[in-house]
Amino acid sequence: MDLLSVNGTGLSLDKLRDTLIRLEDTIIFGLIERAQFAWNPRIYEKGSFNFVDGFNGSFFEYFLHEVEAVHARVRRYQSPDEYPFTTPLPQPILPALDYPPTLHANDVNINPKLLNAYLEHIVPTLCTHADDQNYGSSATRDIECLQALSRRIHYGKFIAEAKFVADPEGYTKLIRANDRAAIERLLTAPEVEARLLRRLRRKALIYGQDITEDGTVVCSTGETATHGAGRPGKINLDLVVELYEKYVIPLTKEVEVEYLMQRLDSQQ
Ligand SMILES: C=C(O[C@@H]1C=C(C(=O)O)C=C[C@H]1O)C(=O)O
Repeated sequence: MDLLSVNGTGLSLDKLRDTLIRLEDTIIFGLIERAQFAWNPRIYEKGSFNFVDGFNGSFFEYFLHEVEAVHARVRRYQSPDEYPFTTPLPQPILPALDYPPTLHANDVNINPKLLNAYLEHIVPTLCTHADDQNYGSSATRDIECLQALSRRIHYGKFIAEAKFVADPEGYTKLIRANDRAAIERLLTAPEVEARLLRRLRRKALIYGQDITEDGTVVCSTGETATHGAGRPGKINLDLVVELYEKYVIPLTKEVEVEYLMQRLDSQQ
């Protein structure tokens, strides 16, 4: 998160939602990039590569931890909107930044659930079931997708804080009653979710096509078509919508609920 993205006068729900809308583009393009390579299930299988003495995890796990270790050294995970998937990670080599104390202290990190959903359901549906030996490229795109998805999902903390500030009595009563279901009902905005899913389908349709210099639309099959001819693009539109419906939105709301469950623990 850049230091200026939280306005000095408190959290604006509309501004926070604009950030989620912008992250849709990052996520869709990340999925398009990953879909250019085969599933390559071998990179997720423990022991499939004997490449590092004493490491018995998968190629992907090794790659992910190495990437997160470098990012940790440049203080990525001191940002309140960045959460790692792996541990242990080294201490930063840069001094800490003075982030505005927007969020209350909490230990919410649901990356394990996100990682499982991504590897077990999303990648196998997104990619052709083959091995094209593009192991490094596949893992690189996976990490980019996971980092964008994690940012989007954990942004739920800022959304939840904005909602709490707007209705402290309503949320305090439900938090004290330990009523997670009621908290989720209160924070749910069905019309926002419905608009999001409609917008997402259209973005995936448009982003998944190639536009030539004369304005025709070249689909992934190399055919040319007038715009919107409905030929297959570079990504399965239903998968993008399903990804949000089944995983991104529910996990975001889980982050919101769990953040709120800890909201009264720390007085700031
Ligand atoms: C993120 C929000 O909270 C909930 C989660 C949403 C999502 O994950 O897209 C959308 C609306 C709400 O049900 C919000 O209110 O904007």
